[in-house]
Amino acid sequence: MSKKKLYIACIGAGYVGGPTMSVIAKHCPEIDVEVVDVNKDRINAWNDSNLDNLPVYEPGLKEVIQKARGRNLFFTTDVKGAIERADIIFISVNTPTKVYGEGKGMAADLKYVELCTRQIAKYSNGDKIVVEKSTLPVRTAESIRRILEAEDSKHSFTVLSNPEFLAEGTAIDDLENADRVLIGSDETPFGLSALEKISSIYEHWLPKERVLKTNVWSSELSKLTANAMLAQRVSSINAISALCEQTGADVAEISHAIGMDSRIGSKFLNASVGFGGSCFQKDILNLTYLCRYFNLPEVAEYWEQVVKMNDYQKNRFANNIIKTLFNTVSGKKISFLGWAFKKDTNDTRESAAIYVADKLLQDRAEIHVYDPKVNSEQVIQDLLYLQKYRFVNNHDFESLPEEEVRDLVKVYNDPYSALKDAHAIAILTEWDEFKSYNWQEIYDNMHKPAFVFDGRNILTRTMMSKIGFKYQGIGSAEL
Ligand SMILES: NC(=O)C1=CN([C@@H]2O[C@H](COP(=O)(O)OP(=O)(O)OC[C@H]3O[C@@H](n4cnc5c(N)ncnc54)[C@H](O)[C@@H]3O)[C@@H](O)[C@H]2O)C=CC1
Ligand SMILES: O=C(O)[C@H]1O[C@H](OP(=O)(O)OP(=O)(O)OC[C@H]2O[C@@H](n3ccc(=O)[nH]c3=O)[C@H](O)[C@@H]2O)[C@H](O)[C@@H](O)[C@@H]1O
Repeated sequence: MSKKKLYIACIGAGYVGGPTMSVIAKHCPEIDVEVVDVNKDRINAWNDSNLDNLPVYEPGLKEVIQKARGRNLFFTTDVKGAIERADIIFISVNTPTKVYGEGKGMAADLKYVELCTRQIAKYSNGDKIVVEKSTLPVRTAESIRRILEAEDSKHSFTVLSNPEFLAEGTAIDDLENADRVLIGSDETPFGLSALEKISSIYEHWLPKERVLKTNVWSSELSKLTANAMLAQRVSSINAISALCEQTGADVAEISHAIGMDSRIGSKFLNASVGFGGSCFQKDILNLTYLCRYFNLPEVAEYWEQVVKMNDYQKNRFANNIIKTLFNTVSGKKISFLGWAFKKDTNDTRESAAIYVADKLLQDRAEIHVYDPKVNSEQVIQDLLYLQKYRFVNNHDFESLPEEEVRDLVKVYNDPYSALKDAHAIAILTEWDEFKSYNWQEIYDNMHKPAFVFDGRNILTRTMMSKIGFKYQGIGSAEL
């Protein structure tokens, strides 16, 4: 008898679901992988014959899609059908910070997870393995199990945790060469057998030793802890950057010096305008909320400080621009190089650029933006969204009417037009192309003094000063 074909469904075709399932499909041609989403436009974009229109920009993604799509990788809005066909269902939906009600501004909003769990319960026509791929508060698997069991007792559901550690901009490489894959299961025969099934998928391309097996709660909490520790390193070095600027020490030299200590390690020590991305802030706020829930206020405060330090860094950067430009940026042209939260992605969620622009708009600056992968409407929508849900940052900020935002913020397809006649340039993302611009030409076309605020330390003071710029990086100052 021939072996039954394995079917995987993944609910959520976003930055995680799309790339993760594509890599699984690429390496497991004998498994059919269906990625489903309620967002029709997103699914259409995943199915677009022009691979430049994929909804997620990631180096190497196009090639993977080209290989697997239509063979054993499918993108669809047919949630019901995908659940029916699947043996294994990954939940990879968004888990943003709640913007309403209990836990507003802190807790993870699990409404999308709950909704798709109910869909799984409703449409399942047999036993299913349900895998948490989304980042979730510790003990969520218990709630998922309870919902599944309450809605349907005819079928058995095994719930596992398999958090994702990819970083945007390097997602394909992170998936292809993962440091480790983490799978949490309970110790029942069903749990252990499901764990082996999921492990065998990853073993198609990763050595067995890299697949770590833990209990479900450790797996869920490892994900929040990993993000908290990574973000904490960035906030720690950013805190030191402020001290460097007052003392003549150089934060890059400090990072290098301490990073050579193998106990500290050299990664994640780049001082910056502040971390962004959809996860660091939300996951730490979620961790903080959980600690308060479990009556651990000191632990909550410890982690919350990482986010506060990040807010401080973004604010400090914006305030420094205002102060240096003679205490007002009103009516001045401030050009932004970069809007994405890091290079090599089109994702702008929680990007430091949004916060810096928001602060400068309070003073009615004109913001002129160039980012190689971000379009005009995204920039405007990011600013309007922040104005609507500004809880973590200053509550006393003014929300500008949409027409005024559209009037003050302009987005360009070409960097030189964005930079022409600027009073100051702020570098918000570390795109490589910024380094190779003709900085002499840019200087010649700017108002003088020509200020550059390098929020990513990608240019060098010596080169910029030689041209004539008034250059300020993060964590170093000419005293
Ligand atoms: N973005 C990243 O780099 C990483 C994200 N994560 C975690 O992975 C999860 C997903 O993140 P992203 O992919 O960035 O989110 P995303 O927002 O890009 O994608 C989520 C998708 O789920 C869809 N969706 C929501 N509810 C649905 C439902 N009931 N049925 C069908 N589709 C539904 C949405 O329409 C959306 O397209 C989050 O928990 C996040 O914390 C983990 C590691 C890395
Ligand atoms: O859960 C998630 O979403 C993911 O969050 C991060 O990945 P990501 O946010 O995509 O990108 P990072 O490379 O971690 O950068 C996050 C932010 O920190 C900033 N950063 C990073 C490193 C550094 O040294 N300095 C610094 O300012 C980046 O510019 C960026 O704004 C983690 O690195 C991933 O392991 C995790 O899976």
